[in-house]
Amino acid sequence: MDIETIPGVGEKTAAALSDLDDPERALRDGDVAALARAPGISDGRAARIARAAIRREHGDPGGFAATPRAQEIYRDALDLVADHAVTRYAERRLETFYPSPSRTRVEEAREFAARAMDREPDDEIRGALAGVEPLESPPSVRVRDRCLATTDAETYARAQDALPEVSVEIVDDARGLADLARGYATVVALDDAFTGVEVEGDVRVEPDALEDPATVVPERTLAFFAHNRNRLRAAVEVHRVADLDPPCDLDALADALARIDDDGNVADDDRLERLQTAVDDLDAAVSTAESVANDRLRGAIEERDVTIEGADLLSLVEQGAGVDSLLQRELADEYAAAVDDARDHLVDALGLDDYADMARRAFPDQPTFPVERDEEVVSRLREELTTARDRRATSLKREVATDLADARDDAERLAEAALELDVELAIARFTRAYDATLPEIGGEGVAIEGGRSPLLDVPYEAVDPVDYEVGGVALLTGVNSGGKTSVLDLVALTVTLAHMGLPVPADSARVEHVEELHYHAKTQGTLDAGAFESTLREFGSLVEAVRSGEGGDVVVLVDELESITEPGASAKIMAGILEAFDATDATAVFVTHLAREIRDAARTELAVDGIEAEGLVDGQLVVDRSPVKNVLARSTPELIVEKLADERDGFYVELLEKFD
Ligand SMILES: Nc1ncnc2c1ncn2[C@@H]1O[C@H](COP(=O)(O)OP(=O)(O)OP(=O)(O)O)[C@@H](O)[C@H]1O
Repeated sequence: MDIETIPGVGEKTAAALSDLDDPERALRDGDVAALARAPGISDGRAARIARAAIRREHGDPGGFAATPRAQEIYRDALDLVADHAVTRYAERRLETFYPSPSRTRVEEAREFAARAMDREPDDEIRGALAGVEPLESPPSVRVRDRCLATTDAETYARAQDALPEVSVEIVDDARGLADLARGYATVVALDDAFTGVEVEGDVRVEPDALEDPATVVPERTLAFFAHNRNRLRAAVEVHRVADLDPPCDLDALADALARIDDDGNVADDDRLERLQTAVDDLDAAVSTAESVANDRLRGAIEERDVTIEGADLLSLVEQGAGVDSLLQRELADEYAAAVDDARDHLVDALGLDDYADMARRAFPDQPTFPVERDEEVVSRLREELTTARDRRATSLKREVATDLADARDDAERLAEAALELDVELAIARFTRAYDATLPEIGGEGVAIEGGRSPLLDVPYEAVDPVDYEVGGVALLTGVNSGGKTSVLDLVALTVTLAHMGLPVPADSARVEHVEELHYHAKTQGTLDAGAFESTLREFGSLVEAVRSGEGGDVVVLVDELESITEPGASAKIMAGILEAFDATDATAVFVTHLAREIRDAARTELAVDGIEAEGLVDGQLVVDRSPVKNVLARSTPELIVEKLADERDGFYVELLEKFD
């Protein structure tokens, strides 16, 4: 897919998208989360780009929601579904569902929705989904205990490219290699020429190392899994509880994940733990061993009477020897025992049999008081323990990384499948929350049975189901607050959801495939001359487009257009617009309180539907919310006059006659 050919994607955005691992896939799958990872691309922009890619694929010119109110209804529809998503990914992904004039797009979305509606949402899956997020690339790692070595400048450059995590060094010969081996736990020589060369330390000759970076730097593989550990564990859990068909062995992946910690270290190895503790505690253990020996020696000295012959004393004084050498001579056995104590303590504290000999050498045979470590031996011991720890860590990392090396793609697919499940479950939950059904697409106009608008300002349980069918042009009349606007909202929501390929909140529905929805909300009060003119122009253009067939089939919903100007003029204007629509295939519903006047002004017979008030009970209207065909419903004033006329003869009866 040529990214730049997507409408709205310019050179800059295309460059940002090409930074992604696989922008084509992200665009093809509508993966909004992946697109939003491109530099400078916000979530909202990512959703627009994904929609644009879908539109291009279906040759969809866009523009379905043709008015601000129609766009509001689309946002509302989207929110109704997205409210049921658990993950942010699903919320964003749902934004790729939009009302489309393209039949193939609607069909594609309907297939997805039909599958989704069959899903059984349950709380356990919901809980597991809470931890799933799209996988991320980890921050780059730096490995300091290993280096690569070569004599060749070209290999040097290739190595730097292939393995930026480690240092690459140029060496002249085996001596250079030996120097490096003193500074690094492991040296990987890249030149064949070094094969068979004997060098002290962990020096490996691996001319193919650059082809298989994971063996040299298992940290690269592990960093990915460590960084995404919790997301992957959640994705594994989702697969288990939802019984999804996994792309890999879940137990093996879970086991491998359990072996690494958040930093990508292998966490479950006893030997590594001991080596680590030994390195960490070495200084403290040596100090304690010294104290043990000195306490013992001090006690022994305190308890002893030292007798010295005069000749000996003289000779010692003549040699300039201090009292300590006298003690050494006299307390040789106690010294030996104290040093033994120190050695035993250190060996015990380190808990590593293979380092016992060296640990013992940390306290020299030569008696001194106080007993002191041999600093040189201790620092060699520290070095050896550190190297052994690093080697052990690396070999374990290599082991786990080998298990995980080929699992990255599967891991990505695992997370994606869990996230996609959330998209489907959001649709499934929306379906259940509103008893929604997938509408039939086709026929003329719109037919809704048992429609309940979730956009109403009453709790959903209190919404009265509405039946309404309209094909062609109709006026919708009724008492104040009877539910006329709510019927328009319900029709608009049904048409919008149907063209998003999603289920609608109704027992059943049929929606004609149309290219545009024009929904004009009621204006607040009379418009000034300028605004009136521009509204008229808007309707003029719409009428002309519908007449010429340019805009394709449309649904037009208009709420009390009469409020734009004085009643006499608006009745004539509405009559003219409706006459024009009547001669086309457009479906149009105009809510009005001027149905009589419009009918009188129109040259064609206009259908009138009415929301009837069944009467007034305690000053409250009792209303059947479903519009009735061919009924010009009585208005609220008419109802009140009728009530007064019922109560007494005379003026009110005369007044009532005016309504006939
Ligand atoms: N189907 C329904 N179920 C329950 N309540 C409803 C339903 N339809 C409308 N209502 C209630 O009636 C109120 C008025 O509805 P709506 O605004 O649609 O009436 P209207 O006929 O357009 O009024 P007006 O003529 O004053 O513009 C709504 O705010 C809602 O509380």
